[in-house]
Amino acid sequence: MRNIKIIDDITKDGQVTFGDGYAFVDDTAEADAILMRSTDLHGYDLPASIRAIARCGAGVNNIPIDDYAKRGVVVFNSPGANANAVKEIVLCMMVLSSRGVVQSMDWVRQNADDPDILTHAEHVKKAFVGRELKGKRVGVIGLGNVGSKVANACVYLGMDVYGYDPFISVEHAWELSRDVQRVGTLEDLCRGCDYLTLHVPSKADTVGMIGTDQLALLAPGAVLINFARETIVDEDAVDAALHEGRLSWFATDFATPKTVLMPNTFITTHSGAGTEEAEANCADMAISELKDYLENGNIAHSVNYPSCSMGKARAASRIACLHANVPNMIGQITAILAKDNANVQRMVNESAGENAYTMFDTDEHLESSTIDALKRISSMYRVRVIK
Ligand SMILES: NC(=O)C1=CN([C@@H]2O[C@H](COP(=O)(O)OP(=O)(O)OC[C@H]3O[C@@H](n4cnc5c(N)ncnc54)[C@H](O)[C@@H]3O)[C@@H](O)[C@H]2O)C=CC1
Ligand SMILES: O=C(O)C(=O)COP(=O)(O)O
Repeated sequence: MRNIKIIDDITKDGQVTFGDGYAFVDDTAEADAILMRSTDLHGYDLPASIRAIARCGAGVNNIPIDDYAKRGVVVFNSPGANANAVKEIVLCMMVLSSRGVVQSMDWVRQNADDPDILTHAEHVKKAFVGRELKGKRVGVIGLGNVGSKVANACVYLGMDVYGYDPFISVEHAWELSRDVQRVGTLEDLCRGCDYLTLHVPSKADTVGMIGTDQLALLAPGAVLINFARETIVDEDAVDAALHEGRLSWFATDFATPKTVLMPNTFITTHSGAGTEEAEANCADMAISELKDYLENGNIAHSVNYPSCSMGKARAASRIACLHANVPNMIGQITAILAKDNANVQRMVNESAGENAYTMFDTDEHLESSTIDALKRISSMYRVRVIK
């Protein structure tokens, strides 16, 4: 039996199914793996029993992934599984900030007891006249799963679309409409934008990337949309731009002590991924990643270890070694196996940044002294006997 600790509400109805051979536990120290969403694990006392964590969602700034890698804990996310949900709410924010929808609905509610409301509505409606998205310039920062979908949707809406992503993947470049114009600098992207929408992860080079200088380049009365992370924008700069009218609206998914006090804001409760479909997609992807890792040692969509697959564990034994990406690890591993006279059927070694993963099948079970010797290799973080 493998034990799973669930942190956060994974789905609205609480349904999470791993199938036979799995149990849910309350005590993390009894768990083999964690399934989670946005809880901040920095400072969390992670028990040694945990071998893997799957984040249902994209952003992993709430998880100390480098530290966990060095403890032999593989962290997964579910790339793209909630991207459509975010795309749709971003488009919604573009419309809300352009058409006086909310203000007009507020007026109707406030005048609900007016028997002549139909006539009076005709008189006030000019106060809610807005502008169309068609023909307006939009800048999209980050052209990954969410950003590429937002950019393409904006093309279909007839907008003049510009994108900035120095690290765009080949896959997302292929997905991008040819009408999305790619620019090489953040400044060129911001210049003259009527709408600016952010879709980058929170990391060292993106924290505070939208500040006074970038906002000054936008078209007068531009709209800023932040459904990425609160850290990406300099909140004081946004506040000043709203007060001075340089920004007409700020739509954000992050209710911080500062954003809630700003004028002309649409603020949601970190609800970008809040659809039944996105929750189900993320849970399905995260659960299958965890199961394949726990049962077979295979890694897909990890954010701190390389992808690696040897299919189902069918040989007598399968061993996985999580270690630093340094020279002579394979040499040391095979030397220890040779001492045990173990016959390796198949072996795979993959690396990603500072971390590497070596997995092999053998014809017979290894002696426990052999496993202990593998664990004693310097720079070895964890050795798993999967079978
Ligand atoms: N509000 C919400 O509920 C949600 C928020 N998010 C946030 O949006 C972010 C993006 O999500 P996805 O598109 O799914 O991630 P992704 O990983 O598919 O795309 C991120 C893109 O940002 C690009 N990028 C990285 N550093 C950059 C930089 N300095 N300048 C420009 N581009 C840069 C990457 O090359 C990549 O193409 C997540 O990391 C998360 O923080 C994602 C999903 C839901
Ligand atoms: O996927 C992401 O990065 C998100 O921000 C979604 O967060 P959530 O899973 O809704 O808490």
